[in-house]
Amino acid sequence: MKIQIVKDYEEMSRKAANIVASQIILKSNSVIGLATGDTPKGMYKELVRLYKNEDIDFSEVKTFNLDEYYGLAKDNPQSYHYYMMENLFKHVNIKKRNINIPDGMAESIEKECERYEKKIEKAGGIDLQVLGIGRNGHIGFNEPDLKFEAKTHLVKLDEDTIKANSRFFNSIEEVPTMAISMGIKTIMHARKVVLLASGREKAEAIYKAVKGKITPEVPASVLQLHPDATFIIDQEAASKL
Ligand SMILES: O=P(O)(O)OC[C@H]1O[C@](O)(CO)[C@@H](O)[C@@H]1O
Repeated sequence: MKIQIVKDYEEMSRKAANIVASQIILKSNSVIGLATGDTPKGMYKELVRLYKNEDIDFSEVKTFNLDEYYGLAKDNPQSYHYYMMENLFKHVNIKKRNINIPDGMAESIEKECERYEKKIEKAGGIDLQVLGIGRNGHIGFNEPDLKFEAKTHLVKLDEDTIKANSRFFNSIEEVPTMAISMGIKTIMHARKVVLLASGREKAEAIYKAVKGKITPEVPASVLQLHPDATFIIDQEAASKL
């Protein structure tokens, strides 16, 4: 696990965008795993800037998002489909057929999870996975105590996660209580992983993920075992290291 401590959110976003950009430049048909939440928004903004500057081309890139809320339609402004369209996809030349996000409205969740895993496999696996981290150490929506061997599956969200994500909704009651998420096993199969964290509220989770015991109670701690994982964290998120 490599740790890069940067000054602030802007530097974190630029560094992360450069890693994604260089992945795309070196392999135009890269398979990139993407995350949502507040953390990667700056990275997406920078990627859009690089695209508009004609530095990168998304025409052959395939993407797989980590997760989607269960029960939210694609056009719901709180869905991760909507988030990805707004923050990245509608601004770049990615082909619609190359965008993959779990379908939170699928009739059979079990089949949807299987389909998603198969599609990742068929694409040749994920070259580069971008991750954020929850305050409880979750990655994707893999909450503490979920087994490390999980693949894409339906997850029950923790109270803490529901509370943290209620800032994106009108009220806490509106926050879905379940989500479809790539599992830890899916994430660990990515050839390269980049985890981003910014702000003091992530310091404890970063400390446990980097210095703590490898345990499903801190899902991100499993990345200590990944052969090519880099944490790009700002000084506040690194303040407990
Ligand atoms: O970047 P944020 O908004 O702090 O979210 C952190 C993590 O929480 C999630 O949004 C899910 O709760 C993840 O997708 C993200 O990595």
